[in-house]
Amino acid sequence: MTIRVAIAGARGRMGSEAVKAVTKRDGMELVAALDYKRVGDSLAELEIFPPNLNVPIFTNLDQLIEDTRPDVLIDLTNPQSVYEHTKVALMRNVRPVVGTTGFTDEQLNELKTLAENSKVGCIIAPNFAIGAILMMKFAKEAAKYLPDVEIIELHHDRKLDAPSGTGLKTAQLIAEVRNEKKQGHPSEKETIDGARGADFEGMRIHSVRLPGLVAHQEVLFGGDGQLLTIRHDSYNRESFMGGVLYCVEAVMTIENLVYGLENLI
Ligand SMILES: NC(=O)C1=CN([C@@H]2O[C@H](COP(=O)(O)OP(=O)(O)OC[C@H]3O[C@@H](n4cnc5c(N)ncnc54)[C@H](O)[C@@H]3O)[C@@H](O)[C@H]2O)C=CC1
Ligand SMILES: O=C(O)C1=N[C@H](C(=O)O)C[C@H](O)C1
Repeated sequence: MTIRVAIAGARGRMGSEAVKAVTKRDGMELVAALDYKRVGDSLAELEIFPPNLNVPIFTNLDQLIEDTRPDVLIDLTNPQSVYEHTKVALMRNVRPVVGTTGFTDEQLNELKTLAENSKVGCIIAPNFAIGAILMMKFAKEAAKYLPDVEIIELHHDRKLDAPSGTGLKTAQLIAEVRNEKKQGHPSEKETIDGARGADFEGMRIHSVRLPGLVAHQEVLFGGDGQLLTIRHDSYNRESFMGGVLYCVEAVMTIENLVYGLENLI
């Protein structure tokens, strides 16, 4: 069976990479793109895509679903749009594979309920890179023994959300095994607001934004006389594509919402 795929955010940094990955993959057909129109109606009219790629671009998700009937919607847009896209897809029986970050806990819970009630598979993956998933798993394991931890996530300066979805997910996974603990000196005071980073159950998350970076993270664990550093680097956006394609296939086999690829591999 060929999986009919639509990509929201197809003109973006991740979306355009996903267009290439899906169109090259046997067993998948790219049937539509969702983004803002600027040049023409089909991806082929944009220089970045192959000239034979006759895939229509829509600006409205309902219309896209009506006209092209995708099985899966890959969302790589932004924190303002992703919740609505995922909700519309689930309500119309289209399986979302979501890489966009920046969901609130309430939004995640609502989507979980919607997916379960409608029995439509949905995967929300804050990071698709296998190395990043392993970094998160290893960090969770390490936190059982070394509960003093600080997360430093480093990204390109076009990123809209902070902390990153990966930084937040890492903190959530660590919190599953670590008793809440305020880090640093009990009487420490910030002389400049934010100096100690964001506070997640006493754990600190620091967000670095610089041109030249792609996506990087270090998880630092301190113990008596020792430091354990777990680091992952994505040097390009191809690093995420194996995970995107894996999720497109996996989402066809589930009937609920899975948050985080570590729950599938
Ligand atoms: N899960 C993962 O492994 C990864 C996730 N991301 C996430 O993916 C998202 C996209 O990242 P980038 O590609 O760097 O951003 P980008 O800004 O390059 O691309 C976003 C695209 O979405 C389009 N868009 C935004 N709102 C839209 C709407 N309502 N309807 C249609 N199109 C819309 C924009 O026009 C743009 O083309 C971010 O949330 C980022 O954090 C990025 C890399 C890896
Ligand atoms: O915006 C990005 O670029 C990335 N976003 C995701 C996140 O917020 O963790 C995944 C990856 O880090 C790249």
